[in-house]
Amino acid sequence: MTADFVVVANRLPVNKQTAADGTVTWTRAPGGLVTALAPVFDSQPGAWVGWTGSTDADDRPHVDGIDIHAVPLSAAEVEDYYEGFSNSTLWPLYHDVLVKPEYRADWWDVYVEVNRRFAAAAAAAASPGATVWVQDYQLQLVPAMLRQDRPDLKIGFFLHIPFPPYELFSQLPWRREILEGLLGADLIGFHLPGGAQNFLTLARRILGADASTGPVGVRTDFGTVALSDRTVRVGSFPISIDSASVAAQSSTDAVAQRAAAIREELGDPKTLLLGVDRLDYTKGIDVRVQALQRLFADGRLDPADTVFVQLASPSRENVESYARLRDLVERTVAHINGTYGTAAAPPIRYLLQPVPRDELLAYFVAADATLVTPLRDGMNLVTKEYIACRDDLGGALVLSEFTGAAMELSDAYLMNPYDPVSTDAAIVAAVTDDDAERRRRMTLLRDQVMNNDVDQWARSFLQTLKS
Ligand SMILES: Nc1ncnc2c1ncn2[C@@H]1O[C@H](COP(=O)(O)OP(=O)(O)O)[C@@H](O)[C@H]1O
Ligand SMILES: O=P(O)(O)OC[C@H]1O[C@H](O[C@H]2O[C@H](CO)[C@@H](O)[C@H](O)[C@H]2O)[C@H](O)[C@@H](O)[C@@H]1O
Repeated sequence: MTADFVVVANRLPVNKQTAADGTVTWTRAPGGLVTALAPVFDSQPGAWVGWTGSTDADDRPHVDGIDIHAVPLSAAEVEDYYEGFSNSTLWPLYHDVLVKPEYRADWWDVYVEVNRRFAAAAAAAASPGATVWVQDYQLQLVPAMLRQDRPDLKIGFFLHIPFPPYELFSQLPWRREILEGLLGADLIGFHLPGGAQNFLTLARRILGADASTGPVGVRTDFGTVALSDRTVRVGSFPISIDSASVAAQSSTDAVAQRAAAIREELGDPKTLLLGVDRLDYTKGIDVRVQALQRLFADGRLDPADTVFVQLASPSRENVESYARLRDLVERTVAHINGTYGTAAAPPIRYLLQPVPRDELLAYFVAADATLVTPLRDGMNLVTKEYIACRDDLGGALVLSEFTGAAMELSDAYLMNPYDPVSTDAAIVAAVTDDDAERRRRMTLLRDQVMNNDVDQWARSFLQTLKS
């Protein structure tokens, strides 16, 4: 069976559970893209092409409502395509070269090979004239490969991470191939206008393409790249969350009770600070713990009545730069607790495990401030989840200027993670400003998040693609 709408993403929206007797069940993974696209899948037959996240060749994932097409990856391909070219070359290159990207021809070859496999699977899944939406940096060659095979398709591409300027992108030995791969799409979407502008400049300077030079707006004023046979549009579509549903899930009595219990378990501190991230060097977890160390040292925060909870979820653990970050964070946390804590009350609580959704929402409801301090981040959905959970207008958001979210959320306590003075000042203001100021800011942040949800993101991209 083929479908009129096909999503192609590195990961499938499925979770695998294996019972004690070995029985395997698959469930639809909540949140993210799958929630955004639920209305599209409900209104027409839809397929999703992606990787299960494991190297078990026997996996046959299936869930209700979406036709799942699993793309198998061997252990060697996971090393070279996922951990290698995707996450040790492209990820650091696109995030301001925060760690040095490795440029290896053997990884590139496997990236090309795996992209070809995804493109073939998408071509097999798509009905004549179907819309195919390719997601993210792991699959930048898929649009051109797919177009070559299936010129009848409408092809969209969305990049979830930042798109770097010429000065960084041009380091890439395969820069032409990546740009040409993306130009196989009819519409290329970025979170921010700046990413779209960078792409247009690169198409002009590296490919000599006829790319527009005017400004790109948010969901409007699209840029263009005129090719010999067609025109590719380039735009900005900032992603969001399912705001109403997160708000509803977080305002139950059960979540309120759990939020109160969390504060009690932590010793009823005057100030509860929160961080929620994949353990990634882009997220600035080290920035925020080092800020707390300074604030405890100079007495601007009292470690006796402040608790900072960092919920970190393990990520890309076989990549060396991630292991180094883990070591740095864990040493700094231990140092702070050893220096400023007591045996009964360490000021930092650090969990390296994903927490269940309801528990996460209870932490958001409980926190006096959430610290979002990335050195670079495409969007940062944690920010929007926290805001959606605060219909009490409590809480405060400390937000790095280097996140995509900062463009829309200028009423947060903005900070420059490279500047300790700015970082410390934002944290102190967020916890010491009076309630009226904190509520004023949260009201404005909520207006933005509740009125711009993920459905709008998906609809605006797909309508532009079809128009
Ligand atoms: N420790 C954790 N436990 C549960 N969920 C987490 C944890 N850390 C992050 N998440 C979830 O993962 C998602 C992260 O999205 P985002 O902030 O956009 O960054 P990224 O996609 O780069 O990880 C959010 O939905 C967030 O709630
Ligand atoms: O699949 P993983 O390697 O485990 O990584 C998880 C995802 O991380 C990245 O997320 C980005 O997309 C978010 C939504 O647009 C955005 O808010 C965030 O700033 C980005 O970092 C990655 O782009 C995804 O492909 C990964 O699946």
